[in-house]
Order: sequence, then structure tokens, then C-alpha cells
Amino acid sequence: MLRNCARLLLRGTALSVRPQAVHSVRCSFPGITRTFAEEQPRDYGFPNATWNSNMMGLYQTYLAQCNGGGWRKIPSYNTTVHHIAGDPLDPARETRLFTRNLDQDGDGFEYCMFYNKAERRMVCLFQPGPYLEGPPGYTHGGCIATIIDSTAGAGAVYLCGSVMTANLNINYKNPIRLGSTVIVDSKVEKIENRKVYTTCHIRSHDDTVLHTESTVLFIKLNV
Ligand SMILES: CCCCCCCCCC(=O)SCCNC(=O)CCNC(=O)[C@H](O)C(C)(C)COP(=O)(O)OP(=O)(O)OC[C@H]1O[C@@H](n2cnc3c(N)ncnc32)[C@H](O)[C@@H]1OP(=O)(O)O
Repeated sequence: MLRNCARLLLRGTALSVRPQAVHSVRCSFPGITRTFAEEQPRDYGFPNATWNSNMMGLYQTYLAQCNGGGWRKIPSYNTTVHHIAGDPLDPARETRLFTRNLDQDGDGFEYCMFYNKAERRMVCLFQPGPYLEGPPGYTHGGCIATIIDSTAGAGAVYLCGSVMTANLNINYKNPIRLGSTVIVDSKVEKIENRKVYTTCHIRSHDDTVLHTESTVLFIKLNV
């Protein structure tokens, strides 16, 4: 049963999304204007007005490396597919991805991801919002664990297909100020049968501060 649930959850999180809510969103930034078709689910990995200048600068830097530089931008939706035969979830029920569960842009997890298959890396540009507070003014450790798990998990999924987190170890080195921009950099180091070993570091936007170092073990499900 647990295994089936895991399959359903992770199959959904992998590479496709349920075409669900109707969104009509316009994002305008210097050089970037996008209007989303009504029936298209919103890709939350595109800039919005709450992104600070460091977030925008890094976004443009990674985006530039998507043209022949080995990177590609990963779409980010607010829900996962669970309309699969035998799904124990009620198909009529709305679910939301934990990291995309707030309605107001900027309040919670603001992030976008870029994937480099050759380097087995998934990089997440992350700007924690005010509703992720732990210590006054700083990001809650559980939220930091979440963005590590999500980034390393996405990297494992893009390389290996459906996986489930089995173990997550974090050394918290320096607190992350709310509203700042950090780089979550994960890498698949080793694959042994069903076990996918990853490392993940979080550094400040300018690479001067190491916030966390971590290892995450994922177990492949569809083997
Ligand atoms: C694009 C979008 C991407 C989104 C990414 C999303 C990231 C978020 C991911 C999550 O949040 S997942 C939710 C949190 N994780 C869980 O709830 C997992 C709960 N645990 C389980 O479901 C099962 O324990 C698990 C699927 C991980 C493994 O159960 P299995 O029955 O499939 O495997 P098994 O126990 O036989 O172990 C398989 C191998 O892994 C090893 N293993 C399992 N758990 C381990 C562990 N904790 N530490 C070390 N090794 C472990 C185990 O020893 C064995 O090694 P060997 O093949 O060498 O014998």
C-alpha cells in the first residue's frame, strides 16, 4: 500500500502535471513579458514582481546558459498528477504542492530550478518569503529542509524517474535571512541499484556564505 502511494505521488511529481486550474497571469520585467493562455497551468518558475534583484540577476544568468550551455529551465506547477487508475485520492479533491500552497506571490517559497543532465545537477534559486519564518527574521529549518528535499528530489527524478526520499541529513551552518536569495545546488553523486545518493549545498547569492551542506538518499520506485 505504502509503495503504491509512493508510486502515485512521485509519478505525479516527476515530469507531468494535471492540467487543472485556469490561470491567466501576466509577468512583466525588463526584457521579459509573458502572457499565459487561459487553459495553460501557470509555471511558477517564471519571475514575478516579488523577486528581488539578486533573484532576477541569477535567473538571467542561468537562463543565458540554457542556450547551448548545458542547462535547462524546469517548469514548476502548484499541483501534481494523481488521476491514475487505482488512485486512493479523491480525483475531485484539490491538492497543492507543499512549496506552492500560498496564493500570494512572495509570501512563501519563491523559487525556480535549472537542470544540467551532464553534470547531474539541479540548481534552485530560492527566495524565502515572510511566512517561512523560524527565528526572527530568518528562515525556518524545516523550510530549508523542504527546499533541499525538493531540489535534490527533482534532480533524482529527472535522472532516474520516480524516487522517494529515504534519508535526509543537514548541517545548518549559517541562517538564511528572509527575503534574501540563495542558491540550492544539488548533485547526484552515485547510483547503486535502487539507491540514489545526492549532495546538496546552499550558498548565498554571491557565493560568499555557506548556509547548509547536506546529503539526501533517494530510493528508486519503478525498477
Ligand atoms: C519534479 C518534481 C520533483 C519533486 C521532488 C519531490 C521531493 C520530495 C520527496 C518526498 O518528500 S518523499 C516523502 C518522504 N519520504 C517518505 O515518506 C518515504 C517513506 N519510506 C518509504 O516509502 C520506503 O521506506 C522507501 C520507498 C524509501 C523504501 O522502501 P522499499 O520497500 O521500496 O525499499 P527497501 O526497504 O527494500 O530498501 C531498498 C534499498 O534501499 C535501502 N534503504 C531504504 N531505506 C534506507 C535508509 N533510510 N537508509 C539507507 N538505506 C535505505 C535498503 O537497505 C535497500 O538496500 P539494498 O537494495 O542494498 O538491500
